[in-house]
Amino acid sequence: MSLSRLIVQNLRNLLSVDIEPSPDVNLIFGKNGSGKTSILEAIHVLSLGRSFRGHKFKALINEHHPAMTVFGRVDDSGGDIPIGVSRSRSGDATFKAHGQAVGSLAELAGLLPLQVINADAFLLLEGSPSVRRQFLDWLVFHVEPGFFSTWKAAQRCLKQRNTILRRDRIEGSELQVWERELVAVSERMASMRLRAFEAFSEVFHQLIDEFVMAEGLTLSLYRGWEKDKGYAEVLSETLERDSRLGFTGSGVHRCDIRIRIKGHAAADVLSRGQQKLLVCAMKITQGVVFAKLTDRRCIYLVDDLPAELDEEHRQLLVDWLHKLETQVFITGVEQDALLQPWHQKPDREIKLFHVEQGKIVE
Ligand SMILES: Nc1ncnc2c1ncn2[C@@H]1O[C@H](COP(=O)(O)OP(=O)(O)OP(=O)(O)O)[C@@H](O)[C@H]1O
Repeated sequence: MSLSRLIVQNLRNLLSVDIEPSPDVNLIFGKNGSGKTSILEAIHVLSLGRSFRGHKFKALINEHHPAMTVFGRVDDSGGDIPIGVSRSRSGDATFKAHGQAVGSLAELAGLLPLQVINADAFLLLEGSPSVRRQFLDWLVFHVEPGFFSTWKAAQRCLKQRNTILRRDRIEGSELQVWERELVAVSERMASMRLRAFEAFSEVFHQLIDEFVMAEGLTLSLYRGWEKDKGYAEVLSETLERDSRLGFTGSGVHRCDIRIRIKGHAAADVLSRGQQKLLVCAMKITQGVVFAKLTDRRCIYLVDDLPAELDEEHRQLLVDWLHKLETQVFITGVEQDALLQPWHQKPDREIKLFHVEQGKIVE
């Protein structure tokens, strides 16, 4: 799967961009502030309706224009799929695929699966559990067809339970109805997450054997409640505390991946560079597992590759990306530094794009 055409209008400083990316490797270089990251953001908008730099889409719209548009063509085994997103300052949004409005953003995400590697990547280790939960759910969403609807059902049940908990008098029968449904969807969601996590762990441990620093590294999945208890039991045990606090303290909304090295949180032990490398390994693993389980490839957006990685590890990351045989978009300031790790890979079609003040030239 690859993006064969990208047209961007009025996104940040990109007023009018029209490129035909390589299905393999796309290297984007230019000075600071020229618009390199904005190109990656445009691809992200096409997949998820928003940027990876925060949720405020208005900041994405060029300051002199009322709306922005991104259009792309995706080459997949199912054929050539046109997709488009436009958003206006007044809040109007249009998401289209195959020439028709899409029912939900999940549909777009399914058409254009993406992984982003950028300066925020280390948040996967240092950030809150929600960052790791989203990371895992990306894989679960793409490999477990019923996950999205189960996730939505769990959100709805949790919201209902919390509303009941906040009432002065709790109606037992109403609570029971919602709890029964909550338990069913939560157990289903936890099994889906566990299956994806196990597939992830297996590949991850093979991949990180290439690092010295991985000695003693363990990954474990916390599903959101105690290991040896059913969720129904946990809900009944915590009812009093939950009703005092007015929300459900345990459940799938508390799921986390615990990443530890010899018993310590990885973020407390590893250097910044090592953290970035570990996160790169996790992101590459996602692509490997995704390919293995779906027979499709996801696209990689790598913003400013050289930052914080030494030459040897930059090469390692490029080798992994190369082995994945996936489409990649990589930005950097220096053309030579971007090209250098790809010199040994003559079998890949490399396209080089120069960005200057929002204009892009192949
Ligand atoms: N809404 C907007 N309207 C117009 N221009 C904007 C808007 N938002 C950001 N910009 C400008 O667009 C440019 C986009 O920068 P971008 O982050 O894509 O650059 P970059 O080439 O990735 O830079 P760096 O190498 O510093 O990361 C910047 O010059 C920024 O000031």
